Amino acid sequence: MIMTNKKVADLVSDKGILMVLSGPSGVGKGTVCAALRKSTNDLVYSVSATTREPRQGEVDGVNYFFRTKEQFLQMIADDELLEWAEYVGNYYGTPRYFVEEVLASGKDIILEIEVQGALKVKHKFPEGVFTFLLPPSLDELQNRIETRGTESEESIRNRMSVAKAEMRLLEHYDYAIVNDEVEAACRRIQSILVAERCRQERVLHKIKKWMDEV
Ligand SMILES: Nc1nc2c(ncn2[C@@H]2O[C@H](COP(=O)(O)OP(=O)(O)O)[C@@H](O)[C@H]2O)c(=O)[nH]1
Ligand SMILES: Nc1ncnc2c1ncn2[C@@H]1O[C@H](COP(=O)(O)OP(=O)(O)O)[C@@H](O)[C@H]1O
Repeated sequence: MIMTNKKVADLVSDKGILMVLSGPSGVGKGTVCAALRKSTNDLVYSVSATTREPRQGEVDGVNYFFRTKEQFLQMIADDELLEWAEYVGNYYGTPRYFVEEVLASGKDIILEIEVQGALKVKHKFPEGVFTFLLPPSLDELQNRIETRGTESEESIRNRMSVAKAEMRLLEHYDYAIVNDEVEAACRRIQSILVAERCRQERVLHKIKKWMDEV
C-alpha cells in the first residue's frame, strides 16, 4: 500500500523520553523538579521508594514512598525496582512498572536519582537523557543544605563529602546545568527536552522504514 499520506509527526512521536536528573544533596533537585511539575503538564515525575525518615512536610506517595528496610528488600526481591542504591545509610529505588507505563504512553518522565542509580539506568536505557545539576559553588551548596534545615551536622558532612565524589562522575552525563536560579534551570531542562525530541537518532530508523515502504 502506498503510505505517502501518513503524517510524519505521527510516525516520530511514540515512546516518551526518560530523563535522569542527578546532582549533589542541596543543589536544588527537589526545588527544580517541583517547579517543573507545576509548569510542565506533559512531564511526569517518578516517585521513588526510600527507607529514610520523612522530613517535615513530606507526604508518602508524593515526595517518596516511605518504606521499612524489610519492605524495601522485598521490593528488590520481587524485581519491582528499575534501579536502587544506598546513599548515606538509606536505600532509594525507582519503581519500575510506573516508568515503563509512562514511557509506553508516550509521555516523558523525570527520575531524580543519585549517580550510582543513574549509571544503572544508563545501562538499561542508553537512549535516556542524563542531566547533572551543578551548584554555583561548593560554598553555596553547603549554604543551601544548611539553610534547608533538615540535616544534622553529621548528615551535612556526609552529604558534602559524597557531593565531591558525585561531581567527579559528571563525564557520564549528557548535560550539565548550573542551578543559579530556579526558573532559569527549569527553562534549560525544558529546552533540553525539546531538543531531545528532535534528536535525529530517535526518528532515523522510523523514517528509513517509512521511506522504504512508500
Ligand atoms: N538511586 C536512586 N537515588 C535516589 C532515588 N530517589 C532519590 N534518590 C537520591 O537520593 C539522594 C538523597 O535524597 P534525599 O534523602 O531526598 O536527600 P537530598 O538530596 O539531600 O534532598 C539524592 O541524590 C536523590 O536524588 C532513587 O529512586 N534511586
Ligand atoms: N536556585 C536556587 N537558589 C537559591 N536557593 C535554592 C535554589 N534552588 C534550591 N534552593 C534552596 O536550596 C535548598 C536545597 O534545595 P533542595 O531542592 O532541597 O535540594 P536537593 O533536592 O538537591 O537536595 C532549599 O532550601 C532550596 O529552597
